[in-house]
Amino acid sequence: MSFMQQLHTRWQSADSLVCVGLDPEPAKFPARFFGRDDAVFEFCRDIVDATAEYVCAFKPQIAHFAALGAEDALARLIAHVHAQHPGVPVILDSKRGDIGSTAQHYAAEAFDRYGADAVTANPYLGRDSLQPFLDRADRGVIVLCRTSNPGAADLQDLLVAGRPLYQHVAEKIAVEWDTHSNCALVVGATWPEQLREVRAIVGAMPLLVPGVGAQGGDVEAVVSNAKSADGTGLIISSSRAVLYASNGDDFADAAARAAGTLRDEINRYR
Ligand SMILES: O=C(O)c1cc(=O)[nH]c(=O)n1[C@@H]1O[C@H](COP(=O)(O)O)[C@@H](O)[C@H]1O
Repeated sequence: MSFMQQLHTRWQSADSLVCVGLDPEPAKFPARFFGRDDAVFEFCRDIVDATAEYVCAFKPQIAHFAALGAEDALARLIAHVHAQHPGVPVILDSKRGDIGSTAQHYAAEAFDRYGADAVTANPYLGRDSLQPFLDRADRGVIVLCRTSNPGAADLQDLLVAGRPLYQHVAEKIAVEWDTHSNCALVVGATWPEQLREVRAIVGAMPLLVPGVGAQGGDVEAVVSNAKSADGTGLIISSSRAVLYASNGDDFADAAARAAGTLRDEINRYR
């Protein structure tokens, strides 16, 4: 099943728009993981198993693994999700983008090496830089549009032909680049007005929305401004607020409660 089919099926079957981001930081792990060779995999696996029933997707962030030399843990974690929680798509957050000949290798990294169902990508180098991702019709390509961070406005809001650049990105992807209907866009939860504007441009296209939880995005504003006509259309992602809800022995239960509470809050406004 393609990423888009999996996502739509999972939105319905789990009745959830929540994505749990997997951003391991060993210093924040519960004491029981200290000194364990496989701590990164074991911690993330326990979080995945505890929260899977509440999510429409998982999103491991590649730098959090690569900086630790834990690429092998990332590969095993994605395989674990596929084996133990079939139907839950994995979005590899790697924000890639390079000239086409190099981008081919980034696409192979995400989809063949790691087996991700979707990947985040940076559109700044233009269409040919994303073509190797776009060509994989069964995988998702989630393109940065209006990011959640404070500096998002520096470039993404620059006016081009009278409209902010991020709106051009939204329109380009929706109208020209999404020939296989496998694209989605990243818009931060910290920008509810921009979410509304992007939704108006892209119709039912899924939006990956990081920035609730630790970054303070407002769930009600996100959902009411950016849900699609059928009350779905969103992959609302939270990492630290779920992963590190407790650093005691109850960390997995606390993560499950945080994910379940976020799901319920989102569903109140759909
Ligand atoms: O592509 C992303 O996932 C992303 C885009 C964006 O605009 N803002 C953003 O925070 N992210 C990622 O989403 C995660 C947010 O983590 P928390 O703030 O802990 O929920 C991090 O892994 C970021 O790299």
